[in-house]
Amino acid sequence: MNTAASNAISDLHVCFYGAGSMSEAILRGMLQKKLLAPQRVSMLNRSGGERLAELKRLYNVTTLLDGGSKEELLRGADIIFLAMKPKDAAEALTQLNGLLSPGTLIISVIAGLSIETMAFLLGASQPIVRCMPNTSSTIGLGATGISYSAAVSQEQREITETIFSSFGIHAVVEEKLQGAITGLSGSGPAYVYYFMEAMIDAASQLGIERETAHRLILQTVTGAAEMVRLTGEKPEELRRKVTSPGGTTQAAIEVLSDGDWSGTFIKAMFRAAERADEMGRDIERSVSK
Ligand SMILES: NC(=O)C1=CN([C@@H]2O[C@H](COP(=O)(O)OP(=O)(O)OC[C@H]3O[C@@H](n4cnc5c(N)ncnc54)[C@H](OP(=O)(O)O)[C@@H]3O)[C@@H](O)[C@H]2O)C=CC1
Ligand SMILES: O=C(O)[C@@H]1CCC=N1
Repeated sequence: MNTAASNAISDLHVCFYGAGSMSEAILRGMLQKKLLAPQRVSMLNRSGGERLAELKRLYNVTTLLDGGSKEELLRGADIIFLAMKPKDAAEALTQLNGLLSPGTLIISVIAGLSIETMAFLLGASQPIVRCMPNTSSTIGLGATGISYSAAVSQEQREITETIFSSFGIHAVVEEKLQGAITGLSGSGPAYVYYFMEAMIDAASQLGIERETAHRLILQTVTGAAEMVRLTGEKPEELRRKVTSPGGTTQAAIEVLSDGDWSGTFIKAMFRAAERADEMGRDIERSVSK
């Protein structure tokens, strides 16, 4: 933990512009690591109501329900997390016009949205961070790709990385790789769930109760990931150790290989990366109309 950055964060005001699952995951990490007091956090959404009441009850943060206006909450923030769906981003960013100080740090988690488009909508000199976290941030096991605009100061970089370290690991990458990061670790948890769903279906068809299959597969996936982490061995080495010549694993992997599982998987990740860039271009088009 970077102590100077942690101390600096505790004096800041942070506003979550968008109060959905990603904002909540980030907020929870920051509060659990005591990076700042809940009174220094505000959260706003579009529809107000029940969701904001829930966040207030769970985390004691300030919301629109406390009486302040959206503009006041945004204007008072040193850091604004942009965390709405890509389709809502252009309108939300436009509403920030005139509310920001030159040093207000914008941290976006919006898939596809480029720093250039954000700078265009906000005014070019704003310090902007483009990030791609994932939902495992909710339990402190997130993996985030981070890219900075030129206006982000060294202190703001340290603050950003301290925040993302509070709920997982991060890698600083060139912005052109953010689409690939989205296809890798942003969407990645869903690939693992999809794979687990298929294993549960197969186990059920083999006669194992779904509940039992669920327990065994969960432990298998957790155990396999922990083996990679704790032994430091490469996945291919660990796979080789499971695969006895002429045995069951080899038989199964031959079926996967005949179905070009690896090629299909590579295509899927390329498609996710391409889709992130397409989503960014859709936002750009909506801005230039
Ligand atoms: N889910 C994931 O796995 C990941 C998502 N992301 C990115 O995170 C972003 C948010 O995703 P997620 O948290 O899942 O989305 P959610 O749908 O859970 O939350 C979106 C939030 O944005 C609010 N919102 C929308 N428009 C406005 C507006 N104009 N002003 C204020 N608030 C607004 C919504 O309010 P209301 O409900 O009232 O409309 C809602 O609170 C997306 O851009 C996504 O690409 C990044 C990494 C992983
Ligand atoms: O599916 C999506 O578009 C978002 C980005 C990464 C994970 N969820």
